[in-house]
Amino acid sequence: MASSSVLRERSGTLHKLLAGLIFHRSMGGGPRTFPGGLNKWQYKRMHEKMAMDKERRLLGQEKQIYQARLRSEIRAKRAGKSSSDLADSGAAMTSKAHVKALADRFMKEGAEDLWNEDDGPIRSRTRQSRAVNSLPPHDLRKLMVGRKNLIESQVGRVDTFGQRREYSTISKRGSGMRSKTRWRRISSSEEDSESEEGVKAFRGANMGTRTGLQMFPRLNIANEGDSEEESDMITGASSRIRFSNKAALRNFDTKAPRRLPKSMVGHADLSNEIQEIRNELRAKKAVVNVTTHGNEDHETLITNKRFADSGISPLTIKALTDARYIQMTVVQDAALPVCLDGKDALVKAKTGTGKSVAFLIPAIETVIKAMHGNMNQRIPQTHALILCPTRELAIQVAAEANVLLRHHDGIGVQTLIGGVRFKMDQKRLESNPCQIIVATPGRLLDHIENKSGFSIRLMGLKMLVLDEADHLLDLGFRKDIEKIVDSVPRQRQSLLFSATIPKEVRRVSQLVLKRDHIFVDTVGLGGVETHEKAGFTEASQPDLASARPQHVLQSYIIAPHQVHFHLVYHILKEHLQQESDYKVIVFCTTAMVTAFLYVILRDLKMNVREIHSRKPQLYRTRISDEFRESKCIILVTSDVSARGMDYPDVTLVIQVGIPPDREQYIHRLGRTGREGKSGKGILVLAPWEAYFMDQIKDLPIQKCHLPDLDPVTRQKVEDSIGKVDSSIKEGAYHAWLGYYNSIRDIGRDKTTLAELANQFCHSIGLEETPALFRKTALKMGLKDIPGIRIRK
Ligand SMILES: Nc1ncnc2c1ncn2[C@@H]1O[C@H](COP(=O)(O)OP(=O)(O)OP(=O)(O)O)[C@@H](O)[C@H]1O
Repeated sequence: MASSSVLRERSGTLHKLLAGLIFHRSMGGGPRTFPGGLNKWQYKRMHEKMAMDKERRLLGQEKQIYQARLRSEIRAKRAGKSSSDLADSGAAMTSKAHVKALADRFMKEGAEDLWNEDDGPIRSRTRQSRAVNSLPPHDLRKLMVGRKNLIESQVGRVDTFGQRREYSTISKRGSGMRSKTRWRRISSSEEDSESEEGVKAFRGANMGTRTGLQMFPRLNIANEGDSEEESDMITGASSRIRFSNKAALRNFDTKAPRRLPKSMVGHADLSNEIQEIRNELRAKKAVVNVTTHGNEDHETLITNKRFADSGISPLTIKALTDARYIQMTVVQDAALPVCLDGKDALVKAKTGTGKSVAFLIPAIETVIKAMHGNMNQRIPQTHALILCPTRELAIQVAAEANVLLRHHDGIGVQTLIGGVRFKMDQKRLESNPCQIIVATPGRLLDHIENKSGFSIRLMGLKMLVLDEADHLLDLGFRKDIEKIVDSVPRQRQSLLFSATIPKEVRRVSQLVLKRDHIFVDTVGLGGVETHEKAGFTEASQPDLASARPQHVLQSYIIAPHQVHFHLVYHILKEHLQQESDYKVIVFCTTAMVTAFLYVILRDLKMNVREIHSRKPQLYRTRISDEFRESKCIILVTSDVSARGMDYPDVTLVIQVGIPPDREQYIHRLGRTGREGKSGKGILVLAPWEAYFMDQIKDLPIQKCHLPDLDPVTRQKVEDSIGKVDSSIKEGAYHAWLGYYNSIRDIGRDKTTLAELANQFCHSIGLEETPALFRKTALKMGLKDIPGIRIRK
């Protein structure tokens, strides 16, 4: 009896396990571990590598056959046969057709930008336009022809290399973004630069690696000058003989006589040709996979395109009209056609230009479609999932979604964010079924891992959006994102949005996006990622906070730690005098430094609020709402408010200390100058932090002189510092040390860092350096460092 119940229990467990496994597979995630103890990503990468090896082998074989084909053609020509005779006489195809077939087979469109190590946001405009407008396209034949011509021009036999073709590319948006190609002749001299890159590419091409030929898009084979190229190709082939493997030539192999001395072959450098191919790739990338829209500024932020003409549902249009969104912003105009078309997209647009609406409209349209598809779902399904890096941002995005859903009865949106009781989330999910979830990654994962019914909800997911995508794909979040992606269906549309998309992020974006995704870039290669306008005339030095802003006026000031807080007070006082409706955000490096500055400014009788991670969520939400709605207010905050927060009419952003990176500087600054309005940004750095300016030197930021701090101001700030509780000061010191210790490119050894921390310590009014726990010091690598005290 007992044994049969045990058996039943065991078989029940087995069933559950199997069901779990089947369920997990149907969710698109597959098992969590794979043969050899690999995780999904390692397994995926292993397979990618195997596929690459296979492609490489195939390409090698094709090349050998191709060379054999060329040889047999040469033989046929010598024997007086034409290539058509050759084809008739049993050979499968001419060498020309073979090249075409090769190109078709190995040079498919779409994959190249994921593998191109040269992509990324920061490229000069001239370079891009040169790539698009003045460089010729290539085909595999030209590779051979060019090689042969180079050799021949050196031996003085044929003089055709000096002539090349140029093309111009016409981007046709809305029709699959294909390009048309036109040709004209130009001199080769334009194309002779950057041969080193070309050599690299050639290596890739010959080795068949991903950076080489196989990642090229389908190449254009023009008809013009075919006969000339054909004969070129034949001679060119002879110079390739040394690459061929005779064993693989089978019946085609006859020992071919050497046509050129070895020394001559050695000169046959293909780097120029390869460089041209690279440039063509870039040019194509700019029009095929990337839609670039020129720098928008104040005047051109709103386009002429109306939402009403974009084919979105009338109820959404009605809600948009209620919210006074009639015409699209640049990013909406650029991204909506792509997103509404169901394509995966990576979208880059400056801060405050309306990205949220650009992804919310497609999300809502997706939900409407999905709901039509299955009306009788027993378990409520979530069709759109939006991930945000911070809780405040998730709340804001959900609020914006509610605005757009105003007339859509039956479509709901919920937030799942940390700091709220888990049980509350569950209750809300049960009582208010929602098709759109806006979540922070940690809390969402909690639900996925700890609430079995939750994963079933996600089975109906059609769209995944990552707002502030570069931050979410950062190391800090990446593991969570990988797990979340594992838990949602593979058949989905994914959209990534951000104002900054560094090179590395572009590469890892394939964790989420399909390979053939579209990159919508409204900043443009080499464009400035912040809203422009240094705003000062060359002759005049900007006077802190007094210059009249034209859009976003950026300046920085170098001052010793000892006067940072005095300086902030001084800047605020000046700004308050100038702006009757001021609204200021002051960013500090850490939560505890934020708390410290808040106490000082409050003591100095300023209308100040604080938001940082040490505050309870309810408090944070209340302050965030208050700041959004108020005027004449100052918010002191850590990076929890740096990204995405849409506080209207912020007149000034002050950043005290170095931001974690260039991107964060841009996002923090982006809290002002939104919707094309004016604003100012001031970065306050200690002298040793000035190295950071190198990271943002391409932005329109100007150095500002250190203003005279009058003794009264100094004394007032000193007095306020004196009143701050020592526990806050100690916390600020620890946090400061932790923050700077974690910045990779700080370029300071630990002893120097400890010295700098001591300087900071004095600037906040601590006489003695607070001690660290031994364990903390060990973790931070600060044990036995002079200047670091360890708690006994
Ligand atoms: N078509 C439109 N017409 C008028 N106002 C708009 C339109 N689209 C968006 N806005 C407004 O523009 C402001 C900025 O929008 P949003 O917060 O989406 O910017 P963002 O690009 O996401 O900024 P960030 O990069 O900081 O996240 C919001 O106040 C929004 O209401």
